[in-house]
Amino acid sequence: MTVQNKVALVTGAGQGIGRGIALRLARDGFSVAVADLQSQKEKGEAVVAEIEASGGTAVFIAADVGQRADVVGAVETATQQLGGFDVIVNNAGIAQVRPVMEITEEDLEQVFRINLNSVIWGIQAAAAKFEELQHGGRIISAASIAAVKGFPILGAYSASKFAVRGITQAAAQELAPKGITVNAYAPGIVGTGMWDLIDRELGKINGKPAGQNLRDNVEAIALGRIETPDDVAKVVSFFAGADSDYVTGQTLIVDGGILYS
Ligand SMILES: NC(=O)C1=CN([C@@H]2O[C@H](COP(=O)(O)OP(=O)(O)OC[C@H]3O[C@@H](n4cnc5c(N)ncnc54)[C@H](O)[C@@H]3O)[C@@H](O)[C@H]2O)C=CC1
Ligand SMILES: CC(=O)C(C)=O
Repeated sequence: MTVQNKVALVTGAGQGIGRGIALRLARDGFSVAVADLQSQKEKGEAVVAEIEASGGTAVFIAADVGQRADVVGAVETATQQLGGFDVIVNNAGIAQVRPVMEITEEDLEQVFRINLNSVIWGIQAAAAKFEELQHGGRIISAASIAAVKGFPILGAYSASKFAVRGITQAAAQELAPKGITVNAYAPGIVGTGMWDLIDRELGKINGKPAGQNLRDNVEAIALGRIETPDDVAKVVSFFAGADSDYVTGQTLIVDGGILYS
């Protein structure tokens, strides 16, 4: 599929899954706003350079997705700099490795602000922009297999991802009359910085050596290999493109065969 004159904004696109999505949407023909924290500027600009080297168009936008004003500002900047606005991918997120009995108020505030509130700000900012531009659009957000089954030691993280599924279903129904679809992707075990952190932090709790927690999880994957950002990006490409015109409110599991819906 190749699109023309369309703009997509991807949050958390300086590395990992977000980077994979930004590169894939650029290959699909989108002009891409690569959004990430100011501290990730160098990595974000490297993604922009990679897209430009392949003949695409991209800009880096610094934004903390936990701040509503930053998300609204990022959508506005993307529209001004890239000449339109068609797709938002609310991808940025953080892991939190903590037994339920040890979760603090600060932990909960942080994981929900970055994993859930950010998605709501993204939905609001994108839908308002689509309405201003007088066309529909696509809203796509990061869930997880932890949005379908609660994972031990990832309790608050799982709860925040279950909430992403909930808001996706609600927003899909509210925004359908405006020609906006709202969907989510639920990756499994993806080899990114996030899983490096989870492996390390789980190891501190269960004493397993470095890499063992990751290997244990990989054994549960039917397709027998760890997931790549590109595996996830293919699903996001589907949600961003014309072939998913009649799909909304869904959370699509892309995990190589861990959970079965
Ligand atoms: N890695 C995995 O196995 C899985 C990841 N996911 C989800 O996929 C998404 C991407 O994860 P990964 O690429 O693996 O993580 P990652 O840790 O490699 O990358 C996350 C990116 O988000 C950015 N980010 C974090 N907080 C931010 C904030 N407040 N504002 C703006 N950007 C921020 C980081 O700077 C980073 O570039 C997350 O929502 C994650 O929960 C879901 C299922 C599995
Ligand atoms: C990071 C994440 O979502 C899982 C399930 O590993």
